[in-house]
Amino acid sequence: MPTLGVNIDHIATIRQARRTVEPDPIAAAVLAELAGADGITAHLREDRRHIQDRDVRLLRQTVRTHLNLEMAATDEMLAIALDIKPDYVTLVPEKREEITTEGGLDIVGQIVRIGEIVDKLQNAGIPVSLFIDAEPAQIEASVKVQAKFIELHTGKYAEAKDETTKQQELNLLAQGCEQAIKSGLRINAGHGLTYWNVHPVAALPGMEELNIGHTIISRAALVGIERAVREMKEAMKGNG
Ligand SMILES: CC(=O)[C@@H](O)[C@H](O)COP(=O)(O)O
Ligand SMILES: NCC(=O)COP(=O)(O)O
Repeated sequence: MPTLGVNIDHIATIRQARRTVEPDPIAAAVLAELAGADGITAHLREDRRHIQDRDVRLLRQTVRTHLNLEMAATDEMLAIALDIKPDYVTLVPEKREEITTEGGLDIVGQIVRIGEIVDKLQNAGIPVSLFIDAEPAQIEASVKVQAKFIELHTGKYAEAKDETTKQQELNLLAQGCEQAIKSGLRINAGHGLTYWNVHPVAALPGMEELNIGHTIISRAALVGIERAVREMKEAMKGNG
């Protein structure tokens, strides 16, 4: 069974709605860990729409499980990651106008640039995960740049409008896992996973960690983050 990385971005979304100090993502991370989160994920976006630099610095000092910093492949974010030294970095695509991440990072089309960033981070002792679609060429390129992990983008699976499409997307994820395992890549997954669709992804071969945020924070708004995290751990086991 994979571990659970709780993405606390949208605790910060609520705070930033008033540009105030609450709710504090740091407090949310502590409570999530006490409830069984195996890791904390935070996405420091170039536009700082939710997580702030202050949050990432304090998370580094307070997270007791492991800290996954999601970031774009930019010089600014590279400098921040090298300074803060998260337990691992996940390189994700970013567009200012997007509501949320819209797809996987294109490794194939920028393999030199991504390779440079992966080298700098991993030479500093920070393992890198690449947030990619489960496409053979992207997986192959992830091997070429010597990333330690890939994180399979589960958005198309999560947004499937019918069971046939959902199963097709799950099959593509499973094929991606098989290719990654043969290539020596470690495997995470995330984006759009919910209490109702998470178990089949958790059951994929070689799956190490699921990074889940929006659905957990949405439930936390109603029942509290400790219960929301505990219930996600159960949902991952199929006890939804
Ligand atoms: C890469 C991914 O799917 C998420 O981890 C990312 O954080 C989504 O961006 P928002 O958190 O801004 O929705
Ligand atoms: N990388 C996926 C993540 O951290 C959380 O994505 P979501 O569950 O908020 O869609």
